[in-house]
Amino acid sequence: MATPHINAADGAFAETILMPGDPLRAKYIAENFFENAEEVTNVRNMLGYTGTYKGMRISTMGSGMGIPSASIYYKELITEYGVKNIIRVGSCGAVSTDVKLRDIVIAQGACTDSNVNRIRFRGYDFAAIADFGLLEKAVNAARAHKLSVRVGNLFSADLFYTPEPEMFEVMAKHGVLGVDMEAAGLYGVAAEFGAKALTICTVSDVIPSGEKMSSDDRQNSFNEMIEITLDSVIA
Ligand SMILES: O=P(O)(O)O[C@H]1O[C@H](CO)[C@@H](O)[C@H]1O
Ligand SMILES: O=c1cc[nH]c(=O)[nH]1
Repeated sequence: MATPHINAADGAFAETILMPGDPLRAKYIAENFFENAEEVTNVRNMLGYTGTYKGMRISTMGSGMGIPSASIYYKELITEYGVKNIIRVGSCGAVSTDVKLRDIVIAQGACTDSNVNRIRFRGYDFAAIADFGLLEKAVNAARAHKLSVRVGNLFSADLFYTPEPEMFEVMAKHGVLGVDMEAAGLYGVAAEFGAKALTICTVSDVIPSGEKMSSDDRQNSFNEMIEITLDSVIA
C-alpha cells in the first residue's frame, strides 16, 4: 500500500524493476523501451512507471542519489509492493584508466565507506554481493549483444566530493572498477528483506583522466546498458 514516499496503487509495480538514481532516466527507460508505460508514482518527482517489455510486465523508478535515499525506495518496493528483483542501472566513475568512458560494469560485489550494512549486520562486515542468477543472465545478455562488460567490485561512496581522493588509487590497486553511491546499500537491503539484486553501471567519468559525460548523456544515452538489462530479465 501507499507509503510516505510512493503513492502507487497496490499491485502497481511488476516483480522486476530497473532503478537508476535519476528519475528522468527512469522516464527515458519507460518512454523509449517499454510498451504501454504508465506513471505509477510521482511523490517528490521520484518518478516510477510500469509497462511491458517484449510482453513481460516490468517497472522502472528513480532511487535518488546515495544509499540513504535509495534504501527507502528499495525497502518499500520490496515490503509494500512485492518487488522481487531490483536491478540498479546506474552511472559510475572509473578509478583507473584501464576502465574506459562508456564501459559497462556489472557489480558482482560492492565495497563501501557507508555504515549501513554494519548497522544491519550487528557491527560485522557484510559481504555485499549481487544475486548470482541475475548476474549470470546479465553477462549472458551482454554476450548475446556482443558487448564486453567488466564484472567485479564497485565502491559505493557516501560522499561524491570525497576529502580523500588518494583512496581512488587504493581502490584501483585492489581491483575495484568504479565508484557509485548505491550498490552496496542495495545489496544490503535486498539481503535483509529477501529480494534479489544486481547493479549494472555505465562509466560516466574516468576519475584519473578527468574525462566525463554531460548530465544529458547520463540521462539519455545508456541504451546499451538498458537493452542488456531488459533482455536479461526476459531470458
Ligand atoms: O547515475 P546514478 O544512477 O544516479 O548513479 C551515480 O550518479 C550519482 C552521482 O552523480 C549517484 O547516484 C551515483 O551512484
Ligand atoms: O558516484 C559516482 C558516479 C559517477 N562518477 C563518480 O565519480 N561517482
